[in-house]
Amino acid sequence: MHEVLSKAKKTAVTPKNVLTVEGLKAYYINEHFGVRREVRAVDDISLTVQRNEVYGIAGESSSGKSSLIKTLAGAIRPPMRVVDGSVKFDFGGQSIDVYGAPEQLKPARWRHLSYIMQGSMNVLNPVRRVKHSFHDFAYRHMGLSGAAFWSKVRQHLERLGLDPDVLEAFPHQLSGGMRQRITIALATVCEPEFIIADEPTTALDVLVQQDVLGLIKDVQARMQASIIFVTHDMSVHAAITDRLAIMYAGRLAEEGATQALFDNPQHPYTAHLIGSLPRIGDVRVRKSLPGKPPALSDPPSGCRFHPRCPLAIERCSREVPLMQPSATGGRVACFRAGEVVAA
Ligand SMILES: Nc1ncnc2c1ncn2[C@@H]1O[C@H](COP(=O)(O)OP(=O)(O)OP(=O)(O)O)[C@@H](O)[C@H]1O
Repeated sequence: MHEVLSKAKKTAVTPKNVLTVEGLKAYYINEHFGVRREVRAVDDISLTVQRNEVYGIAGESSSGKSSLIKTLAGAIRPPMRVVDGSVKFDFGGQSIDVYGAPEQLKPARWRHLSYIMQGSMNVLNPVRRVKHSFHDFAYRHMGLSGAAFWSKVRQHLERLGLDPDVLEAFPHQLSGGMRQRITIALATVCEPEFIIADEPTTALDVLVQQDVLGLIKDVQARMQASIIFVTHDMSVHAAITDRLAIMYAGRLAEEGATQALFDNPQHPYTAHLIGSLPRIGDVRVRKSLPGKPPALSDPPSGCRFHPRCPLAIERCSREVPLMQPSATGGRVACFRAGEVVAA
């Protein structure tokens, strides 16, 4: 009875937002011969991620996706610096203020928070068997004796459809898809509440990609974990995410439920990203956007998208549009939201 009550209590106090990001600014700051150069890769971003939610981040290359999630994971190194804002996790009562109290983060890594980096297949040491990677990364976080630890690892691999014999293999003996599956097994063996994944499937061919996406979704559903999933590939977002944020030049352009965003984009850049997806039977020639993404060391005034935007008006070059509630229940940073026509 007590157990039931304490479980109910625990559920009742579990906060909805596992991650709360407020006004986050993280810049690459270099100084050469007294000249300071700032690349504003993450510029005033606020967002929340809830428990049991897959939150996607999309945007073209160099829009700041990797910089943002490195900052969220507390994995930044000079010349990158957080210059303002906060990143806070709340794991059912255990709070972590990533930049206010950085010492709180280390014990939470792997146990509560795991980060699958771009090219993370490389975390597997090429000259050591896979089992050594599991030992190095997970053993001390799981608090289990040797035999119990290996039994848990083998069970976990089996649940993910992997033969536990892969533990004896060297990474070079395995295919790219297999190495990526093992990396996911490694990142999830401690059953973290929060997983941050940066382009985990981009290097894989389409069939293997689908398989690995299915695996990530299964693991997430089984553990009721939250995931931030970064990729420039909108079709992957359509397949896997619950909510989606669109990044442009270091800022959020739009955020909303993935389906609503695909059905009714509120920002012209979102409409462009969705419109450029190939569709079976549609033979129209896709229009590309004029111009190039801006240099983040010297971004355009006002809305950073305005030099490329088909709907830009004079105001857009003067004033920075802030994220406001959108007509479809999300948020959008555009003075002309609502006038966007989906392609
Ligand atoms: N070490 C660094 N020093 C200075 N600028 C950097 C550094 N690393 C990245 N940048 C710049 O920060 C900006 C954002 O890069 P980031 O890698 O976060 O983008 P991205 O959206 O993840 O791109 P991709 O999809 O190609 O990985 C880019 O303009 C990039 O040139």
